[in-house]
Amino acid sequence: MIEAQQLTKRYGEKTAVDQLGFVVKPGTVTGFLGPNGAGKSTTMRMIVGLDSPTSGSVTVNGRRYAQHRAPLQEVGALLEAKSIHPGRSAYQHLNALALTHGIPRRRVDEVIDLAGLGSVAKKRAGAFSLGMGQRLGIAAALLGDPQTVMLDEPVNGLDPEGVLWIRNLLTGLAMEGRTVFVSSHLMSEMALVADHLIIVGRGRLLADTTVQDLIREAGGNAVKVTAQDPARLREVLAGPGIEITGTTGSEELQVTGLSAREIGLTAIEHQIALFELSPSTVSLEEAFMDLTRDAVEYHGTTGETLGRAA
Ligand SMILES: Nc1ncnc2c1ncn2[C@@H]1O[C@H](COP(=O)(O)OP(=O)(O)OP(=O)(O)O)[C@@H](O)[C@H]1O
Repeated sequence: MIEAQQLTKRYGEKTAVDQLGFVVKPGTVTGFLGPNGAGKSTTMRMIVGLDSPTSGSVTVNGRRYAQHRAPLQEVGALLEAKSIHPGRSAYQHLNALALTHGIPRRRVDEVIDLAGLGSVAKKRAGAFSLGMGQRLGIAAALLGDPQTVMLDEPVNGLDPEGVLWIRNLLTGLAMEGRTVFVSSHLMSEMALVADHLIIVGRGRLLADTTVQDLIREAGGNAVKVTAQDPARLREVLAGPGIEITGTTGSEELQVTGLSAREIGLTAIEHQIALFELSPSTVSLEEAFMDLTRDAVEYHGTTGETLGRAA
């Protein structure tokens, strides 16, 4: 379990992390999402003691990172891939880490296998591709068989097979009851692996929610219906908790509170012809963009964000 309370980090004038409070629970994958510069990496660095908070605190299983007797066995982290000596092989790198942390040598072989590095383990890490470096970083994070695993943008640079591997790995770790905390600026990626989401923007907490709830709150359960007699359809569908919108003169209605199946059955019961009946799930990406729109630091100069610079 990771717990942040009023966690704040300032670099001079810049507040990178602003009074952040959240809990990351075991047995589930928690996504840490936010646009570039939102403070995700800074938060993660503070979790593993690479940066100290200006104020507030963050603990792993009730203690600050530095207070753990065997931190590598407590929290495994991938923060910056390739932060390894380029002349060393993957095997030498992991072995040195294991030796200095009292981890048995057989665990090195295990994580090399787990990360799919078997065929390149003896090669110089300096010659590794970004994806291989990422796999090596993950192998190092898992070396101590930690209860808490934290990965900063783990799919960066991975090919489709690597991305799939990460997804399965994260879900598997959570199923073993571990605490899994993964950052990304891609909602689409997070939606596939995370159950819970902590969303930040400009260092502040924007949402602490589940993927399901985020879709629901974004109005993602609407059904689009096109009918020959929309006025009559409105009448027969109306009821408590049901919302129907549509413009006058248009055959199209948006219905929330009923499933496509319920609408279809009611329509046929009243002999109303339907031309279209489609559940329109708001994409999570849209929900995320809506939530973080005002918190984006670096806007591009094209599209609808033009002129919205911070
Ligand atoms: N050492 C530092 N000195 C000064 N400013 C910093 C430092 N580290 C981070 N920042 C600033 O703090 C803010 C948060 O940065 P951080 O890297 O934590 O964001 P992030 O959410 O991880 O972004 P990204 O998705 O781009 O990695 C940014 O504005 C960044 O420029």
